[in-house]
Amino acid sequence: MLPASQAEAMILDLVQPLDGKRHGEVVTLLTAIDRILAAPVVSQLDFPHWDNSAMDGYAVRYEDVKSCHADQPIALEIVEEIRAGQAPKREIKPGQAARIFTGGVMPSGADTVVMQEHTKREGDRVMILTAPPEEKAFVRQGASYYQAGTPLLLPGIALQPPELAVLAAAQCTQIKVYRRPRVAILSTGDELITPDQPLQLGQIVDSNQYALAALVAQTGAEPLHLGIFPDKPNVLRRAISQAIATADVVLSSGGVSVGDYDYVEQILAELGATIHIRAVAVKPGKPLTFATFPASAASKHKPVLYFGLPGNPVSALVSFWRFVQPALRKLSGLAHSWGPMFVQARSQHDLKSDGQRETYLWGQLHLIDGAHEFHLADGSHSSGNLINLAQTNGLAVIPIGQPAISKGEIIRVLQVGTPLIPLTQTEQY
Ligand SMILES: Nc1nc2c(c(=O)[nH]1)N[C@H]1C(S)=C(S)[C@@H](COP(=O)(O)OP(=O)(O)OC[C@H]3O[C@@H](n4cnc5c(N)ncnc54)[C@H](O)[C@@H]3O)O[C@H]1N2
Ligand code: MOO
Ligand SMILES: [Mg+2]
Repeated sequence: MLPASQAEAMILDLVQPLDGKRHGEVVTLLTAIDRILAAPVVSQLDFPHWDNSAMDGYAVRYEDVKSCHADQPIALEIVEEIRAGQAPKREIKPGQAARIFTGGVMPSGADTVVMQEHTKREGDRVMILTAPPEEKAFVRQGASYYQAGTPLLLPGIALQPPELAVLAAAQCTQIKVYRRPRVAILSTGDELITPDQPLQLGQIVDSNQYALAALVAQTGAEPLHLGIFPDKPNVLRRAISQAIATADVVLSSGGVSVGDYDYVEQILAELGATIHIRAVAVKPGKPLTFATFPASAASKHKPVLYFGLPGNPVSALVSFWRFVQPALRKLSGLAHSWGPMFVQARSQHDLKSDGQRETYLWGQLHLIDGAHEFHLADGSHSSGNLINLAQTNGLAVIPIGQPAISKGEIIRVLQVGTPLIPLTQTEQY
């Protein structure tokens, strides 16, 4: 059994990210959220595009106002009004000023803006009432935020609202992103039924299909629902062989332990896969099969990754969070932050394990007054109990050889699911 960190490193090492040139697609600004940028973005525009005013006030020549004083206001002749969106028409000469509004283009000749509150208007004249402004005050200088032709956004970043604002401002309306990795999901087991079928004694609903498909979509990949396959080697071989021909990654659940009807590993070997991992020293999630199929014309010249996840519902989810999600992030073209994301938290409960495998106990992670707290889920921590997995957003890690952790100790917690909402101590109760 491989230690978890070694398994993670081995998997990430074998993941070849999608290629921006061959595996890109173009999306629009309205559909680009969360997509991964596949090519650098360079703008031919400066930011700001031109010198403009940061205030409602008067555009003046610094030379004219540098000696003004509260007791000795300076009067300037107003020769023009410049609203945002209007091009100035006049040059400001000595003794002159332009009325200007926030965002208005600075007229030539003027280099400084005096805010309206420091002035008094008298007909066509403006009196500057205060101490002199600083030279170039309240002027947003053209190209001071960004110079045309230099890199604006680098490939490999996930497009979030700030990046979409940048792209819109740069008039990039067609955006090259990596296509979503295609992830085939298949459930194995004679006992499995779909949620709408009547339950007979011994049967179990295929919950993994739904959890895994949602996790895949949440990671930005495209889930391909292949459905349920019985523990029949011929049927399963055909299903796996079709899955590897259509997907970048295949996730199966079940059939990876030592039972007489656990066929996945044998089929992978028959189909020519290289099996890299058979078991990992984690609980839940020990029987994890990780294999790769060599690149072929059918796989668009990319190796196909195969994760044979354990069938137990909690084991399947934990294996996904711990090993599959980082691999999908790397594959998707993301340049960094593949995870997994561990935080330090104070345990609110005594925690126990058998000390043999790195153990993940599920529960809730709260961020209270800036510090993380871990609350263990009530009830059984059997890998077959998915009921108390609801509302999980953290997995407490109990290291190998440290079977007991006391309430109040600081532990490592794998953060999963949606980001934490900070609470204050009073809000918590
Ligand atoms: N003698 C041993 N037995 C087992 C070992 C072992 O080391 N020696 N390992 C145990 C561990 S740990 C796990 S985890 C499971 C993994 O089993 P498999 O991956 O082979 O999965 P199955 O046997 O097919 O099913 C296990 C369990 O999960 C339920 N299941 C399967 N698929 C689904 C699904 N899609 N949705 C919901 N539930 C599912 C299935 O009905 C079984 O109850 O092996 C232990 N055994
Ligand atoms: O590893 Mo199994 O995943 O303990 O239930
Ligand atoms: Mg089994």
